[in-house]
Amino acid sequence: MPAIEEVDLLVLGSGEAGKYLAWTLGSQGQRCAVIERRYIGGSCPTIACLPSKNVIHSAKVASLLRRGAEFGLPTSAQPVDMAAVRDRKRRMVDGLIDMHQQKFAASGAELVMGSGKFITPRTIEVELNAGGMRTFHGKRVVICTGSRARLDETPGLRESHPLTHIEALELDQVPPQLIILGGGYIGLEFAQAFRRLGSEVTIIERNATVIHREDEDVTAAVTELLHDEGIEVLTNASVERISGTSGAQVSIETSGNGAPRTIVGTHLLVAGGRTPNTDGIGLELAGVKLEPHGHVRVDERLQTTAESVYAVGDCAGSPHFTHVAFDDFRILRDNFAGGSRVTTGRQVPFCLFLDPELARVGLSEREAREQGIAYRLAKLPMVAVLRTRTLSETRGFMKALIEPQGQGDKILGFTAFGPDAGELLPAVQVAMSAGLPYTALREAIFTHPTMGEGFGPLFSSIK
Ligand SMILES: Cc1cc2nc3c(=O)[nH]c(=O)nc-3n(C[C@H](O)[C@H](O)[C@H](O)COP(=O)(O)OP(=O)(O)OC[C@H]3O[C@@H](n4cnc5c(N)ncnc54)[C@H](O)[C@@H]3O)c2cc1C
Ligand SMILES: NC(=O)c1ccc[n+]([C@@H]2O[C@H](COP(=O)([O-])OP(=O)(O)OC[C@H]3O[C@@H](n4cnc5c(N)ncnc54)[C@H](O)[C@@H]3O)[C@@H](O)[C@H]2O)c1
Repeated sequence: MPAIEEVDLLVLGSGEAGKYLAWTLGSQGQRCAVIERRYIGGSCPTIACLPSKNVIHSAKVASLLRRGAEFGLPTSAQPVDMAAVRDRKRRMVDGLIDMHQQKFAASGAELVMGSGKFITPRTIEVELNAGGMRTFHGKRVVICTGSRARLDETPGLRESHPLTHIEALELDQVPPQLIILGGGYIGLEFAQAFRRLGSEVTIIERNATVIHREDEDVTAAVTELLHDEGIEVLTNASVERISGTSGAQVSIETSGNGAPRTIVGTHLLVAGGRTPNTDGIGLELAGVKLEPHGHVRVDERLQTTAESVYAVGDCAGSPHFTHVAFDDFRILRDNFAGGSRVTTGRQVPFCLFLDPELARVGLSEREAREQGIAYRLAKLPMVAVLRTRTLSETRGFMKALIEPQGQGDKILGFTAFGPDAGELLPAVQVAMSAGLPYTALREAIFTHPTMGEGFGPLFSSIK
């Protein structure tokens, strides 16, 4: 066995929280090592958030070109050059990887390329990608191994070699007929993008609606958008069996929601949730216990069941968003410096990058009802926000939940489905964090004509 190298901070997986922690402590002179088997900087910049948004933007351009006549411009009927779409994405990812390597170099944190697994508490053995082994022992160890696409035990699924988001983002040809298993975040973002790039798309979702945890008016509006884009949506559908191979021909037998059906397509994309990368990394040798679904068991300070071992991001069961993983970094950074920061009660905003976007922070109506929380509702159709008319994008609405009359005027939740909805969240989030009454947003002067101008009429609708 090679000599054990001692470090102050040892990070397994170079995802969001782990890399920021290593860069921060490395810059302060601590000895830090980050072990990464493949994706420098983790999924977000290489195979998940940023590359998917890059391709989604190409799809938006394609849809605008198709709508050219509406804007007085030549309409393009040219098929999409998927290899060029992919190459634009690859250039962006290459640039991001360079940026990450520079940050490692500047901070002094060492990036060790190889697969790591625990061999004793706080000791990780690395099988180096370049050959050979190294072994590290950390005063503190952070597990940041992320998650991967979940493949369930549906007969024929594994044998069909389905695409995950990773392969789908590397396609150099538009799939003629794309079947997507799962109507959640990945399913919907990829469905609209590939439809706009030229695929026939079918979404199969086992629940009664897509993004089934959202409010009824939200799922109805999103379903209408999908239909208008020409996407077939099968809900309440159980997949019984899959035959064939993705990339050639796949055939999916479904039951539920009426008569059994067979859906045939050329490609299959799985988007049915995530599995944490916590198997096969020796956690049992490290004293690190798991939750029933395989996430690392952590407390609200992200401390695992082993002393001085922490877990962050997807593998720790934090809500699966890069901005939440970044907050996990801030929690450990501050707590290592003697602070007392916790995950409990933090705001978890999200933006689903459909076009138009769906964004929410705080309570939905469904959650308020389930938790027995009373509220006043403000709701405004997007067509009333004049900015949407300048864009010819008037679909959608925004709504806010406000404390009941007599109990206060604080904002409990905000949802927007419309152009740049994600950009509307920060103003509401700051108002919520600061405990401001909704009237602060109602009375502010927002620039005309911007989307934020909608806050005036939205909150004026509260009696
Ligand atoms: C297609 C897609 C789109 C998304 N879009 C968004 C979005 O728009 N906005 C958003 O907020 N979130 C989005 N997410 C979610 C977001 O990407 C994740 O929540 C986030 O990347 C999780 O970060 P992490 O650090 O926990 O894990 P990761 O970023 O996955 O990092 C874990 C790293 O650990 C490495 N690793 C694992 N095991 C080992 C080992 N044994 N040895 C060495 N290295 C190892 C992996 O290679 C990986 O690089 C998206 C996810 C997907 C899949
Ligand atoms: N814009 C964003 O922030 C963004 C984008 C993409 C992904 N993400 C993150 O990544 C996570 C994973 O995304 P995801 O879309 O894989 O998961 P998800 O949990 O969002 O959706 C999965 C959906 O697939 C359905 N499903 C699962 N198995 C099925 C089956 N056999 N047949 C039919 N339907 C099935 C589920 O009912 C669910 O609705 C998300 O939860 C999110 O946190 C975020």
